[in-house]
Amino acid sequence: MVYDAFVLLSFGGPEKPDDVMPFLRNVVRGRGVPDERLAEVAEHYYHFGGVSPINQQNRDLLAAVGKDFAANGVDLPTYWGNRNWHPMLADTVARMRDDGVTHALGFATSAYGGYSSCKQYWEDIANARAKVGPGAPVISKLRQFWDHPGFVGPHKNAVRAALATLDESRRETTRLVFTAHSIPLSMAKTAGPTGGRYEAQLHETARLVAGHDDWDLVWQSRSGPPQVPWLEPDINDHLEALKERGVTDVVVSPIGFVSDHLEVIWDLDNEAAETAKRLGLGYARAATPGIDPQFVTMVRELVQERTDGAPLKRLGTLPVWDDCPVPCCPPPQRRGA
Ligand SMILES: CC1=C(CCC(=O)O)c2cc3nc(cc4[nH]c(cc5[nH]c(cc1n2)c(C)c5CCC(=O)O)c(CCC(=O)O)c4C)C(CCC(=O)O)=C3C
Ligand SMILES: [Fe+2]
Repeated sequence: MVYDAFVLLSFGGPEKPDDVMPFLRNVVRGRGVPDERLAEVAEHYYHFGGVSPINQQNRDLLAAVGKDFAANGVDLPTYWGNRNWHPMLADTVARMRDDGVTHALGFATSAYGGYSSCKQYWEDIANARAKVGPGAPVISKLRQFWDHPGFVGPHKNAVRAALATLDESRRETTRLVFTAHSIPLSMAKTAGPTGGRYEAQLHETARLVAGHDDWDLVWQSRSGPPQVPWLEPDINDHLEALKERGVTDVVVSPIGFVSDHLEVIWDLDNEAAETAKRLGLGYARAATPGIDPQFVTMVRELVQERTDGAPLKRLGTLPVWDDCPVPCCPPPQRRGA
């Protein structure tokens, strides 16, 4: 297979206050979510001036990846397109077609399997290509990377650095807590070709990052109506439970994420940090990979697996695959459908 471009696939986020509501309507399109619920979420964005950090983080990542490609003889032009906000993937695919691209490799900013984190990026690609029509380049999505050393390594270093900020005399009662985006139980059950893969991969990543088995994996950022069950416990409830068990300090490592976007700076640095403060728990939030050189190198290595048949770099043992087997990871039930 000959590839002639690289495209970064991401979620997208607003970059000014007027973007916020249209962005949120894009996120939940077709799902019958009332504007009042979106207005609540919008407040989190307004708290940061209506600017999500995610787009700038993707610009920084794309620049670092382009530099790394050039330094290592990977001769592919780089592009970037989002699911929910500009630059929208369909516009990017049109530009790629105009530039003569025929077959690109796509890197999605999510390490795990499941509908929201993987399958929906395949749908984004299909929708964008359908919108562009004849001549739209083929895009092959690069594999999930939950156990790649370039993803595990930065998280591991970040946990060590966060731990070092807490009182050493309380190590015995300091707890390591990993977090990831909660998803509906129905989505968790059907994640990956045989189901349950989102949680299984997160457990594997947590074990690899910690280097031992003495930690908790909990969930953050749940949304949706309260009668629909999502993965639990929520990080805030878990902090309460830890306090009751005699824990004095927590390191919170957001292994569910690749950069410090809004779910991290609001739900962890604001909400969970507040909860910890109220409970009198010492609290240190570990960094996400962002543009850590190991993570940037990983992106190139995933490309080289495809272009040069380079060996897969992996630390875990769960099965991995390139293209999603069909059918897997069905979309959630539409409300009112
Ligand atoms: C697994 C997962 C990831 C990680 C994988 C990945 O990174 O792809 C992720 C990332 C993100 N989620 C984000 C934002 C939002 N997610 C929402 C809603 C939802 N997320 C879900 C799951 C995930 N989400 C689900 C099952 C829903 C409900 C159904 C739906 O509506 O799809 C809503 C709707 C409002 C609400 O009800 O809360 C918003 C605004 C941002 C951008 C942050 C920024 O701006 O910096 C990012 C990176
Ligand atoms: Fe989300």
